Amino acid sequence: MKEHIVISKATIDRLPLYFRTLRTLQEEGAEIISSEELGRRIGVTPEQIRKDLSSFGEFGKKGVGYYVRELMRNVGEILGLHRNWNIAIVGLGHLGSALANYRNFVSLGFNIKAIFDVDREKVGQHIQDVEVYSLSRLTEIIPAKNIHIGVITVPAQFAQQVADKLVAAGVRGIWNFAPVKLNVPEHIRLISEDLSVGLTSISYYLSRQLIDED
Ligand SMILES: NC(=O)c1ccc[n+]([C@@H]2O[C@H](COP(=O)([O-])OP(=O)(O)OC[C@H]3O[C@@H](n4cnc5c(N)ncnc54)[C@H](O)[C@@H]3O)[C@@H](O)[C@H]2O)c1
Repeated sequence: MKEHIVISKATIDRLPLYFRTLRTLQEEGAEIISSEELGRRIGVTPEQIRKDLSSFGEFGKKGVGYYVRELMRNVGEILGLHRNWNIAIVGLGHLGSALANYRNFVSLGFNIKAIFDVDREKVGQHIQDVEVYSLSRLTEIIPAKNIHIGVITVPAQFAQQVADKLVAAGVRGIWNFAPVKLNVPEHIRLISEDLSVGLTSISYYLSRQLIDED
């Protein structure tokens, strides 16, 4: 793999799509795929695929295409998916439960190792064999279970204090679903999701259409 190259965020954002598509292809039994077909499946041009992948090294064979299994392994390694990350979910409500029950994370190499909540009724329960601990045990459990990534699914007003606890306990990444801007030290990789952005965007385009039809 080439070292010290700055990869654009757009390329990095496309890699999970490549990985998912290659995995589907592998499950379908495909051994080789042309960049045209791969591009059609992902929804990008073959030139874009060649450009994206060329940032990381030489993949594929001219006139033949890409070897599915090999490319999937390479893209997986670029994404760090071969490392098996341990994750913890904080807040076992509607969203936290949905994420805790979502099995696809495991197949990507993300292992949910602990769940935390403040609700006494939930503490001690198991979700798919993963124990729910009291939030008061977070500082002890995160290092003990070698947890790298914390997922925040608590109400917005508690999200910053949960983030601070996760950082102090030693996580290196935070996946935040609470609708609030979190402050974390620079060495922490923070990704915040907002599902309402997608819906609001649809609303915007639908309203435009309705205005045009009026
Ligand atoms: N990003 C999105 O698109 C999206 C979508 C849905 C919900 N959300 C957000 O996710 C969060 C959870 O939503 P929900 O619908 O699952 O809420 P919920 O009320 O169903 O669940 C919240 C859970 O957090 C627990 N909790 C409260 N304070 C806590 C703390 N300090 N530490 C640990 N656990 C604590 C509660 O006991 C409860 O189990 C909210 O911030 C919500 O706005 C985001």
